[in-house]
Amino acid sequence: MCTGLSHTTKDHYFGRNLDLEYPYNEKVAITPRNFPFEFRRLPSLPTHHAIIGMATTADGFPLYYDGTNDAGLSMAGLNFPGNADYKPEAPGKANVAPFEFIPWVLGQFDTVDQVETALTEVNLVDIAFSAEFPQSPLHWIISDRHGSLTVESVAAGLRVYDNPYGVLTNNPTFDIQSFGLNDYMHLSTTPSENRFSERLEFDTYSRGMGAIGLPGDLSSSSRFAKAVFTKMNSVSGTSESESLSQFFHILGSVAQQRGCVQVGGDDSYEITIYSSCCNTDTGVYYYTTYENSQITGVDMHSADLDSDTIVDYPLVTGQQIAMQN
Ligand SMILES: C[C@H](CCC(=O)NCCS(=O)(=O)O)[C@H]1CC[C@H]2[C@@H]3CC[C@@H]4C[C@H](O)CC[C@]4(C)[C@H]3C[C@H](O)[C@]12C
Repeated sequence: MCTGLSHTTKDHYFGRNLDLEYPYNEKVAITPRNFPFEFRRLPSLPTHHAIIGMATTADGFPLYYDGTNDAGLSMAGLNFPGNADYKPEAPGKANVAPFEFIPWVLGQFDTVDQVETALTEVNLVDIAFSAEFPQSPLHWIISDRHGSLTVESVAAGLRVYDNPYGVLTNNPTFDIQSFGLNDYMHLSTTPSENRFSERLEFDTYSRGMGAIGLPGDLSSSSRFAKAVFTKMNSVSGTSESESLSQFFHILGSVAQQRGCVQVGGDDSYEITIYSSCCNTDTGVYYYTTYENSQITGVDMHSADLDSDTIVDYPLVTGQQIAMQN
């Protein structure tokens, strides 16, 4: 499970939690403008926007999990098991393989509006990257500072939703996730009041009681409600430090601690492998990992963005403890 997030203070920020029981050898990868993107069923892109994000590079191709381009457009893929349904090749359509989707979108477009128009021609074609990297059931959040989209290729076809929350988790489909929020409309950040019965007296014995009922478990629909509530009510200063702190705190509200979500065998647990936050205005990609709470940053503009060679940075994964004495 994962959570994707778009948030604006003064600058715009985009990132995600990647929740999984094992890492995929992901690195922060910068794809410069002249790295030739070859696609399976589409014309290649010899030049394109530069991209920074988290990726596994395989056979020279950056398999992005999430990324941001030099125009400030961002996109992340999140698990969507049982619902993702990729299609046979469709003549006359832009047949994009799922693993190509992030490079294809971030390579070409500047804004969510442009992507929305282009998506009317897209067919997510069922072509896997390789035997080693088989098809992943994903859906996507695409964001700029003005808004977000959710894209889902399901049995009925390609569904594109406006995403007014700037939040995406996993199953069920986005329309159902959105509908589920109706159940929480009574939640409040203000102290609770007695609407239960005028004939009874209650004690507001704790702060925060206005949001009792906000789910705290780690299922994807619960993380969706929790992350939307936290983000929509988020108050942040506009400096880089305050914005980053707030962003990581929102992601922290739905992070997974080892031991709480058992998967497969007895000692396999889902954890938040990394949390990321890219300042889409400056092109700096920040991240923390499960065992490294210190924020590490990679600046896209420190790389030669006109080159043709991907640069990647292995994650700094151990705790960086600042001893004070
Ligand atoms: C597993 C992750 C989602 C985390 C998650 O939600 N875990 C809960 C599992 S559970 O649902 O709760 O049981 C997703 C998110 C992005 C994905 C990569 C995208 C690029 C590439 C696409 C290729 O086609 C296959 C390999 C590839 C490297 C992908 C591997 C994997 O699929 C990644 C890491």
